[in-house]
Amino acid sequence: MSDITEQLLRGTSKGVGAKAALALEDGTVFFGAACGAAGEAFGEICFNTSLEGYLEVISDPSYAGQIITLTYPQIGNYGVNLEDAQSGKPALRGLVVRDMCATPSNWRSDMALGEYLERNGVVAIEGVDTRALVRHVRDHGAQRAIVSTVDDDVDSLLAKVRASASIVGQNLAATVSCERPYAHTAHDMPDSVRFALAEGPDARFSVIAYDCGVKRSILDGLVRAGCSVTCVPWDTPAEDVLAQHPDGVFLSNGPGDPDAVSGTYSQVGKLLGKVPMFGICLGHQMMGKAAGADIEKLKFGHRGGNHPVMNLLTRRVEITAQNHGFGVLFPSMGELVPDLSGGYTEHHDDLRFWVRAGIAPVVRNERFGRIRLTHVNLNDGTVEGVAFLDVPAFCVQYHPEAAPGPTDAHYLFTAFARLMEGRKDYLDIDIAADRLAGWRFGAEAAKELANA
Ligand SMILES: NC(=O)CC[C@H](N)C(=O)O
Repeated sequence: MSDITEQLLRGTSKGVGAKAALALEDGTVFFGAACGAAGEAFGEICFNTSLEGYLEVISDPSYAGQIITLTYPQIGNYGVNLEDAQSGKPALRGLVVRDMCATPSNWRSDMALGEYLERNGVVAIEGVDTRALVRHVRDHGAQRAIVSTVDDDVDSLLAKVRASASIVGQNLAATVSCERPYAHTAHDMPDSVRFALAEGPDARFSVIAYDCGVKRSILDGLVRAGCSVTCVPWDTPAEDVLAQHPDGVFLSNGPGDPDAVSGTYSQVGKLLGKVPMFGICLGHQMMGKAAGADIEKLKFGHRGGNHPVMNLLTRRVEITAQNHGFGVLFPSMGELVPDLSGGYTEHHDDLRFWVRAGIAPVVRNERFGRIRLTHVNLNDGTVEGVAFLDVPAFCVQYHPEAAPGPTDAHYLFTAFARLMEGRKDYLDIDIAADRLAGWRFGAEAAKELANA
């Protein structure tokens, strides 16, 4: 039997030779072949179900402390284009794939993904039955894991993974934030993004963004909505921010356990009510923490490009990109206000209750007044967004910038601009019409690129 036939019969063309291993703390072990940097890495095992956009996922700083499994079976086939990266350097600990493509084909490709991982010191394994792995994580929950290209002894791997640190309690935002303030304007966008920006947009708003590990596409989304952005470190004092008299403050995405990021949420508590605010993902959790909310750890998190979210204000479903393992508990934000909650006084942990009732309920928060539930995850009934009614602030748990993912929720950047204009109806937007606002596509943009 030829090698190829033997490999086909085994159902895998990789993993022969057991050059790399992945071990979970509950004793589950997979063998495969190294396809990134050599070495050993520890982190929380999680999975992302996006069909494309592997580079954007790998370079998203929110993955610090994690080992990502990509469920799409072949990864790397269009290579790596550095203009698409979401940060200067990937922060994830390790990568698990079924099949790593060594011969990418794409005119925009700078290098193969394996080379990018190797250059950036990311340990990666291929040849793993990722379907079996993901089903295991879904059934048994997220847990600590090790990827190793230097050790294939099961007892030794398990001893090491069981001695490693848990992601719970770690402030990882501090590890991926910036050291000093920096600006992000249209000039800081990669050419491939800037050329698709509509004429203008005038930078009408000066925005300070807390950088807890911000994705570049989020900053691009703010620029598209007319913001000139200054990013500041994760623990910048509120007084320093207010001294610059910004039109708005943005709270970025970021990795790890939100309970451990008190250096940010303690400042958010001092900013809410003083300046219009918008938060995404960790930024949403920071606003929740500032309002005294409890945080839960999700069993295996939400990571992918097709999570259905009901916007309770418009009753429309948005298909969203997500990446989070923790969540805010809406009932912990305050008592329901019956007049604004359809007469209901009792909380429901599964927020799909409100989807069925057709109501966007409101709680009274001890510190910041009334807060409305605006978005609910339809898969598991967790909170996806809230709007403060007595202070100018709103936030979402999911990723309106997508990158990768659908553009359904781009309107939230427009909403932030409208909030900074002082509009009460800032969230009342025709989502479909706004999807491409601020961008231009097609012949016009192509002509300019050709003339550049
Ligand atoms: N993308 C993010 O901002 C992630 C938020 C947080 N670290 C979580 O896992 O829930």
